[in-house]
Amino acid sequence: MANIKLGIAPIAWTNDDMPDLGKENTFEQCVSEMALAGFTGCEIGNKYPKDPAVLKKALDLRGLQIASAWFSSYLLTQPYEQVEKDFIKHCEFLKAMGAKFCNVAEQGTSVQGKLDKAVFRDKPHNTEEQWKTLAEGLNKLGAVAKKIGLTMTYHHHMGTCVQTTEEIDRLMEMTDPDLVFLLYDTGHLVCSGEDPIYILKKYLPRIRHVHLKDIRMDIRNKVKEENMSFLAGVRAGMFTVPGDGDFDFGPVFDIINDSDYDGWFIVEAEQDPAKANPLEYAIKARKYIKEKAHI
Ligand SMILES: O=C1C[C@@H](O)[C@H](O)[C@@H](O)C1=O
Ligand SMILES: [Co+2]
Repeated sequence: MANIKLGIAPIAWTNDDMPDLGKENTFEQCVSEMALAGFTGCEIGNKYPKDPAVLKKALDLRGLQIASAWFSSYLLTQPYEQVEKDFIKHCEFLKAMGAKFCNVAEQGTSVQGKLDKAVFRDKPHNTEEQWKTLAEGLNKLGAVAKKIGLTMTYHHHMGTCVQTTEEIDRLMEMTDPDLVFLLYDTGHLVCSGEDPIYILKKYLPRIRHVHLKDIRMDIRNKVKEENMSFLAGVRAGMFTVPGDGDFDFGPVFDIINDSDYDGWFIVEAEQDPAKANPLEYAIKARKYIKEKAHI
C-alpha cells in the first residue's frame, strides 16, 4: 500500500514565473491558507523567508513541511561546475528544511518562460550531443543530491527538451536509475498530448514525486492553435486544480494507491489568483482528492 502525504505548491498564490500574478498575496497568507485547506506540506516560492530557521518556525506553526523545490538546471548552456555549485546550495537549503526531494528541469534551451515563443511550435529538440551532455550532467547532479541525502527527480515540462513520451523515454534510458528519478506531472503530460497512464505504469518504480495539475482543454487547444506562449496559456487559465478541469484523476489515484509509492502528492495549479481564489481552489482540490483517492 502506498504511503502518501499531501502538499500544495505556492504558485497558486504567488507565481514566480509571472510575479504580477498574486503580488498582493503575502507568504503568511499563502502558508496559512495551505494549512487551512488541509495540506501538510508545500514547495518553495520566492516570497518564502530565505533563513531556514525563520521558514521552519513559520511552517511548524502551521503544521507544514517542505516537500521539495524546483531547480532550473542549465546543463546545456552553462559549465557543469557552475550548475553543480548552484545545485549544492539549493540542496543544502532543502536538507536544512528537512525535505527529501529536489526537482530538476533543464532550462538551458527551454521556451517555458519566453513570451515571444509558441510553447508547442517552438519547443526545443535535443541533438545527440545535447542528450549526452544532459544525461551525464543529471547523473552527476543525482549523485550530488544523494550524497547530501536527497532524491533528485526530473520534471518533464512543456516547452522544454524533455516534454514528450519519446523524450521522457530517452532521458530515463540514458540516466542512472539509482540517481535520476522521475517527477510525474499530470498537467504537463495531458497538455502535451501524452498518455499519462502509460507513463505512470511504465515508470511507477522510478516516480518519486507527483504534481497534480488539472487542465482546461478548451484553453489548451487555443494555446496550441493560436501559437501562444506557455505563460500566456497559464494566464489564460490553461491549468487548474484537480477536480476542476477535464482530466479524470481516478485511474492515476488507483494505480498509485495500489503501489509502494512513498512520497508526496503536490497540488500544483498555476492560474491567476485574481480570477481563481487560491484558498477556494485549494479546498476544492483537497475535497476532490479525499473523494477520489480516499486520502
Ligand atoms: O513544477 C512546476 C514549477 C513551475 O514553475 C512550472 O512552470 C510549472 O508549470 C510546474 O509544473
Ligand atoms: Co509541476
